[in-house]
Amino acid sequence: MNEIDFKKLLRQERQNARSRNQKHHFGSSEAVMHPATDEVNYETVVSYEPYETLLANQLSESHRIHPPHSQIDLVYYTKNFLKDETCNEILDWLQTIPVVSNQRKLNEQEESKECNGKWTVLKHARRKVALFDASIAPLPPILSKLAVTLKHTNAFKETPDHILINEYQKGMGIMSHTDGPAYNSRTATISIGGDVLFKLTKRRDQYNQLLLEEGCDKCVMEVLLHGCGSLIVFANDAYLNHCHGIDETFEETTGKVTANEKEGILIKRTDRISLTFRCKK
Ligand SMILES: O=C(O)CCC(=O)C(=O)O
Ligand SMILES: [Fe+2]
Repeated sequence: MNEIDFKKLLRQERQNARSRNQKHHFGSSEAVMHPATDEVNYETVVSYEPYETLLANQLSESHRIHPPHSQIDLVYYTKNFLKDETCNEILDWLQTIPVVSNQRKLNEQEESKECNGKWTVLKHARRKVALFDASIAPLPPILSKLAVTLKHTNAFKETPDHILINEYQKGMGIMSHTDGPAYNSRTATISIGGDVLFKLTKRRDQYNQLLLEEGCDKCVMEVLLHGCGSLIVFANDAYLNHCHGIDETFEETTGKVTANEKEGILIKRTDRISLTFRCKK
């Protein structure tokens, strides 16, 4: 899979998605998702104190990473971003998100509204996603706090207003894609659960030609995303001229282009949650 706009990716993956209650696989195996409700009512509070993070100072040049012998403008990574207690708070809250129940046929606008703030199972990709768009409904307090924290720590200039939560079961991934032109060219992702390799490849244009140098179809940079509440931020060239994705595999090994760890580390996949923050244009 080459270049694919993230919105198209979601639409494609969501095409045949149907709501269904899922057993939640973090915490108790008996925990069942809350039944779908028509309305999601979140408190309308506009300002929150940021979370206290493990980041000693603000995100800065010292957190910048690039593969050996080359530069990609711009990727930041910090393994220790969220405290365990914050990760646990997020995991507990995730179990309270309702599941979408779109039995009737909806147009795109209705569907965005209907799905906002609810779990949707992407049938083709099998993973579960929940989208929170502040232009549709106020963000839940926990996400507002995280969004404020990201601004506070310099990950964004503005407070992000669009959050996508992906829930991956062991072995699942996300096909290589770009996050698309609907957002400012900056993405921040917090990871909780298992570790994965996040892979960046050079983008192709609509004629399937490499946009930049020749011979760069392969992965140009990998980042080991630790599931202990780590944070990756990518922007500019990394956002605009590269695709990113996560392989569908049960295990993988860090390689020569892994930017934040040495080569040869075996990663055995387990369940993982990611929270991806962006600013809508
Ligand atoms: O799960 C991840 O780390 C990546 C998610 C992602 O690329 C996206 O939501 O656009
Ligand atoms: Fe993405």
